[in-house]
Amino acid sequence: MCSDPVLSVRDLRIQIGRQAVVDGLSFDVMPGERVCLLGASGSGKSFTANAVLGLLPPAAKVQGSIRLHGREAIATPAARRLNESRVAMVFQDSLSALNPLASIGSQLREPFIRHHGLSRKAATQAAVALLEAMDLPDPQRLVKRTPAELSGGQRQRVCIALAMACKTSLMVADEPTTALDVVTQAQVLRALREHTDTAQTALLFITHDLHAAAQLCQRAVIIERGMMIESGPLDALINAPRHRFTRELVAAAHSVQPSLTSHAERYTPHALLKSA
Ligand SMILES: Nc1ncnc2c1ncn2[C@@H]1O[C@H](COP(=O)(O)OP(=O)(O)OP(=O)(O)O)[C@@H](O)[C@H]1O
Repeated sequence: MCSDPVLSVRDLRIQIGRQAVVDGLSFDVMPGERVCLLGASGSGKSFTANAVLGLLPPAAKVQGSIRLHGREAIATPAARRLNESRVAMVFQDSLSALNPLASIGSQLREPFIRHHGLSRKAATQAAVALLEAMDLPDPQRLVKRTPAELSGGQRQRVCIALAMACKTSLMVADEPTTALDVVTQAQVLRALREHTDTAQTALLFITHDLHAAAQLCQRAVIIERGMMIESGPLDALINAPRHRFTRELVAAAHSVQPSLTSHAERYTPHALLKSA
């Protein structure tokens, strides 16, 4: 693993009016690494994700540093970022993330044409291949459909395909499985895991769900009220949580599902959540 982080966040502070919604947050994401930003509702996860993506609302006052491949990006909105500072994104609401009027094919073709200079025909072939790799049924027909004609899980896998098609070295996924049933959640997490592995794309996974994090991530940054309270390898945090909130999180996860094996095998080869 290369020693320079893809993403380096230092002393990030975000204020909305007089409220500090993120308050001095620092963390790194290394190339190919999957890191989760874990916290309760309202802890500042989405503001952090949007700051990394360059999508903060104009009313947000932001301080600190967000470096992408060493390049300062904190003051640069997404639309003005250079290629090496581009970050792919997957959001919770797949329906509003996609253009409701355009076919899946035309939306998936666009990054191949715009960022990789492919012809329309080659871009269509690349889009179909990507949908196939996402285990989506009958991709030749799927590309002709609009987003509303797909199930939530299929749409979210299309969003992941779209993010992968951008071929960035970092992807931010903000609660991509929250709105899905458990079977579909598992499919989406598997798609994220396999495709970030294959392409060696680093992932910042925003979640309040320790089970989802344990299936996907090697490392966790735990936040409360916009501040980091604990961070480290996910297995260490689960087996020996130090902070009160992390202990509560682990206890709650055990009570829902007493044993869970990590699927993030490359870094965490053993069971994470064992029976207490
Ligand atoms: N437009 C806004 N103006 C002022 N405060 C806001 C605004 N949007 C969100 N907040 C506050 O900012 C804080 C952080 O919100 P954020 O959406 O980042 O939390 P989160 O951890 O992502 O929560 P969730 O898991 O529920 O999405 C919350 O306390 C929220 O009430």
